[in-house]
Amino acid sequence: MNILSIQSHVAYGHVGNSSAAFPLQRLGHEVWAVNTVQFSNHTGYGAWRGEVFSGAAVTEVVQGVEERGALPSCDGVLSGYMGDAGIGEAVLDAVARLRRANPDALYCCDPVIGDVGRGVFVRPGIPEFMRDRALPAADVIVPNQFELEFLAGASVTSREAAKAAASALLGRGPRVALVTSLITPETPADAIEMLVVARDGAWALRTPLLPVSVNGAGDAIAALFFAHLLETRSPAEALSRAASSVYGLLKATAEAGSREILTVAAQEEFVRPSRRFDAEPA
Ligand SMILES: Nc1ncnc2c1ncn2[C@@H]1O[C@H](COP(=O)(O)OP(=O)(O)O)[C@@H](O)[C@H]1O
Ligand SMILES: Cc1ncc(COP(=O)(O)O)c(C=O)c1O
Ligand SMILES: [Mg+2]
Repeated sequence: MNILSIQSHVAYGHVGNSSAAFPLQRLGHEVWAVNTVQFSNHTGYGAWRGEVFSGAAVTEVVQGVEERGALPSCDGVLSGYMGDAGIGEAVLDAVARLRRANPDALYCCDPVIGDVGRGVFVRPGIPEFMRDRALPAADVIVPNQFELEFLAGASVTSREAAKAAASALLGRGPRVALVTSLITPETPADAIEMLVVARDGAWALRTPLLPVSVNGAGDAIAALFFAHLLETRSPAEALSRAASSVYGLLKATAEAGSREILTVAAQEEFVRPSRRFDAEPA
């Protein structure tokens, strides 16, 4: 498959395209990576250097790819960290160009806004852009719990509430919503959940909670889930595969005591996860 991936690039470590591209390539997919920023490292360190690209710079690259006649063979667009709200319009322009070239292509939006520990960590305007412009355009949306609460405008304190909030998102456009890092009072203290809601059902999956606090796992999950969904057309199977791989990745990261996810060292987990977790109807 060919996936157009519009996300951040970091020189050091693994978030954005620097987390998403290699796992997809390791699975045998072509990744057309367009970078929204070029930073030294992810912003979770509190300090970083580098440049945020303009929406025009992003469109320029997408247009060049289009001029190669490549878009009819592109299976989907994946978007993530945007850096600036202006980049959002460039992403939607890329989605429109792709849909004209290949009506079967899907758009997967990872609405990177923030998370429960850090709160909002993107520039003003981006949360509203994700809610009001990106969500209605997306076929697949991959919010974490914090982002789900913002997008749905509801607090999520149970799995039922998460299902209701994710279903509300489906009512606004997407056909599949994957909620990551779901922790409610019902979740055992040593576990972390994911929930996928589609038009024809909902499935959940629980893994052990690992002693890590890393960035980039969400970007890897979104990429793997989207690729497996495109390939299998099964939200439950896509969740099982993506979650099993990311669990293996994070377990290796925890064992190494690394601040960055071990995208390269633990690459076998993308192809043959050491432990398989199965999504169950929820
Ligand atoms: N400490 C952890 N232990 C186990 N799994 C984790 C942990 N942190 C993240 N994950 C896995 O990675 C997935 C994506 O991470 P998440 O933190 O939700 O993404 P984001 O970085 O976008 O907020 C989670 O749904 C979970 O499966
Ligand atoms: C540059 C950049 N891209 C992407 C992300 C998203 O990372 P995550 O997968 O943890 O949501 C971050 C988070 O800090 C970031 O700084
Ligand atoms: Mg994320």
